[in-house]
Amino acid sequence: MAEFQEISKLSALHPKPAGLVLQYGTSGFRTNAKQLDHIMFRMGLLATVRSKKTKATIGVMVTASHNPEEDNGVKLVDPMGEMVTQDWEEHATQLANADQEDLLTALKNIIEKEAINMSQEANVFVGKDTRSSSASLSQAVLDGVSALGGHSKDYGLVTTPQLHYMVCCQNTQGKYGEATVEGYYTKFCQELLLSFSPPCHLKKELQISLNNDGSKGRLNHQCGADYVKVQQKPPTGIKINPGERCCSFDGDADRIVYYYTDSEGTFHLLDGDKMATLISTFLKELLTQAGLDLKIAVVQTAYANGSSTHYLENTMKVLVRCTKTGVKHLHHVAQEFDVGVYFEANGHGTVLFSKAAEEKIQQLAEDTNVNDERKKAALLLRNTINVINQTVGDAISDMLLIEAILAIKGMTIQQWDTIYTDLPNRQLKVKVADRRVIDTTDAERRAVTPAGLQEAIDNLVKKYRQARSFVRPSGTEDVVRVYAEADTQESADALAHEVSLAVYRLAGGVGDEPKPLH
Ligand SMILES: CC(=O)N[C@H]1[C@@H](OP(=O)(O)O)O[C@H](CO)[C@@H](O)[C@@H]1O
Ligand SMILES: [Mg+2]
Repeated sequence: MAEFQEISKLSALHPKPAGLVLQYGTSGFRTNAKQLDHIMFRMGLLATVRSKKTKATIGVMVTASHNPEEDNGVKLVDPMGEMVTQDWEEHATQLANADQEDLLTALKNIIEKEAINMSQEANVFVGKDTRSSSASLSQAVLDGVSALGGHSKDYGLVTTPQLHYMVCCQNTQGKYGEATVEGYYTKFCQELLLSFSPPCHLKKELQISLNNDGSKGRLNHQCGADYVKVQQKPPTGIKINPGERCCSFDGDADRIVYYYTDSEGTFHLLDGDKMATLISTFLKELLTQAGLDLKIAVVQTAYANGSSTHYLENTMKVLVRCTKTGVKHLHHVAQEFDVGVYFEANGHGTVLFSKAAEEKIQQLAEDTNVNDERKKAALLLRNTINVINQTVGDAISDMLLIEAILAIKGMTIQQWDTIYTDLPNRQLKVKVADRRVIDTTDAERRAVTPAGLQEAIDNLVKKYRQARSFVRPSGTEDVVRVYAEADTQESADALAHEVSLAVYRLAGGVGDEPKPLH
């Protein structure tokens, strides 16, 4: 076939470095940008085939999110704006790792296995982040698409959630919104203040001062949501007045954390768990006021602070579910409920409403026979549906929803912060020769291999009060992540260090032994 000849010719321009093996990880492929050209070309091919299979537009986002500036990466977006399905992640890994001369065979295998009709038209939307490597890498994706005769639209610089939104709009014939950057801002920003105004008389203005807009400096370097969350301190070089509400996004704006410093200069972080709590409490109250019997749940990962889970389950009486790390897992579980609020502790999350829930809320909002209280609650629920990006966690739309909730409740960031107190915690990374030696179970809360590791962790945890710790191989970096929490920061730090040592000794640590934090 003509397109296969074209692939042979073009793929030679995007050669695979010998011996390089990469896996479609927690959120696509990620590594140093210099090693990714062939991956991008191949993901252009795969997205085109996926588009033929689904008879819909597929998205390809070029970004390495919170990773250092010199890294890059790519993730695929499925027709409804969700992450690509797991079986296609496997196809992606196979295609990415095929030797140059086996590329066509690997592609044909996928085409055969998925019974793809190659005469079907294909459409691929491509977006990229501000990394300097992103321009040529997204061009490699476009080359892959055109090698298979697919149509592409290059959105250029967009956030990851914007690309998810575009794909969803395109495949729902504009019902979700208009598939343009302007359409996105109209849906999530302009209409937010307008739509919350009638029932709540919100001020139609939100003043924001923007720092690190990408025009200078290195992306994520000593700033960004991940830095603020993991280091538990504000971005370097930003002046913050006491009590001022601040937030940080990550490199592709699908994560957000809030923070402030108090009059003593102490830093306070309001992470994904605090956002999940604020949003789910708000929605639960509205559902009660509206008299709607809809099942609401919060989905978290093992990284959720123990205090948040305790507060949600015991004080708020909200159902809490724990899943593996990675938004795709949380999204999936959230879909099981009428209202599924999901957030990773690092600030990645959104709210999903089932079709049935949306219809019931809509009906009540339009019902002329209900009392004012129920009506107002139904309107607020409907407005929340309108302003939240249900395709994926979205820093911009999450921020606007949080701002609306704080304004509606007349709440300051300090008041929000005191809903519950985080248990002191610490996250560390350990370098090992092969992180795959660690296998986990129970939503990554227990290590099955290597032998003796979980027992060692259990024994260490017993030494501290209110303590919890777990380890898992990262899906985005070549490290093992260690998490610990306990009643004091000293204990959390000591526990995290001791567990790091156990990982280093039992899971093949490389380099120097982890040093104590103090
Ligand atoms: C502890 C942590 O924050 N892990 C992050 C990180 O995954 P790892 O598999 O832990 O590297 O990147 C993912 C993609 O952005 C994000 O979904 C996840 O929450
Ligand atoms: Mg991100």
